[in-house]
Amino acid sequence: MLITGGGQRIGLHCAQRFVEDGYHVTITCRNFRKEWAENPLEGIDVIQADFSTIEGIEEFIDTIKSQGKKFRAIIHNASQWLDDSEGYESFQTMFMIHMQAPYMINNACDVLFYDNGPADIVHVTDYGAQHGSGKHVAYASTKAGLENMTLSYAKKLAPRVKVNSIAPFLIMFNKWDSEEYKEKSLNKSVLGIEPGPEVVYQGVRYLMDNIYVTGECLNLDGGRHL
Ligand SMILES: NC(=O)C1=CN([C@@H]2O[C@H](COP(=O)(O)OP(=O)(O)OC[C@H]3O[C@@H](n4cnc5c(N)ncnc54)[C@H](OP(=O)(O)O)[C@@H]3O)[C@@H](O)[C@H]2O)C=CC1
Ligand SMILES: Nc1nc2c(c(=O)[nH]1)N=C([C@H](O)[C@@H](O)CO)CN2
Repeated sequence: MLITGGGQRIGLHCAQRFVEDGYHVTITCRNFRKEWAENPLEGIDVIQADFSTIEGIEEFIDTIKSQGKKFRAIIHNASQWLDDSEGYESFQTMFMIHMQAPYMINNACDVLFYDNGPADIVHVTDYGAQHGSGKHVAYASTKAGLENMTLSYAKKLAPRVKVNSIAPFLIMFNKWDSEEYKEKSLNKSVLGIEPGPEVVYQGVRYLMDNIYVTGECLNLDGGRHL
């Protein structure tokens, strides 16, 4: 398994769950965590990679090729959730991470998957890709671009590789979220819960294990759309 941005939160949870289920996992992160020196991530290789530049993406692709790594699936999880007050450069940054990196990695995928057997790409997008966002215009539009690439790569890589999206609404808060913000977010969906990262792992497993699903978007939104 390859999981980009797997050094924390949803990506790390999925990486550790895949290890529990018998997979070997490679994750990317920009910086190794200090705690990994004393408590290495069991069953998980870590590759340092920064997708904010083309050179950084190329360097990552060269690294995985040079290591001769082959994968069962590639999960494009890396992301920054920058709001529109963070300046115009943030659009470029999120374009690089949400679109340029998956584009370049997917275009190299012919040598990244096992030679035989099933192969999957999962793009982790966002509820906002289909619904927009008043405060995260750049974030939502770059996630929409990623979601559109699901359709293109599902056509381009079939039948060898299945390509799907997972579009979460609220999965897990950040430690800096206020109680007021949390309550407001919880009230936006009819189920009204913070489900936690396991629901994303369940979604990825469904998409990987189902041989007849490609070009689809699995919405994980607690009924936010209702
Ligand atoms: N949390 C939620 O409720 C929701 C999450 N999502 C989506 O789910 C996915 C996971 O969410 P979450 O775990 O909260 O994400 P986080 O924001 O916690 O982490 C995203 C990861 O992306 C990596 N990343 C950020 N910038 C770069 C970069 N320039 N180059 C390479 N990697 C980078 C970070 O790696 P590093 O270790 O280098 O910092 C980090 O580990 C994301 O795609 C997110 O958009 C969608 C809706 C809701
Ligand atoms: N890269 C990230 N993307 C998103 C995050 C996050 O923490 N990192 N969080 C959200 C919110 O949970 C939102 O869905 C509800 O408040 C969206 N994307």
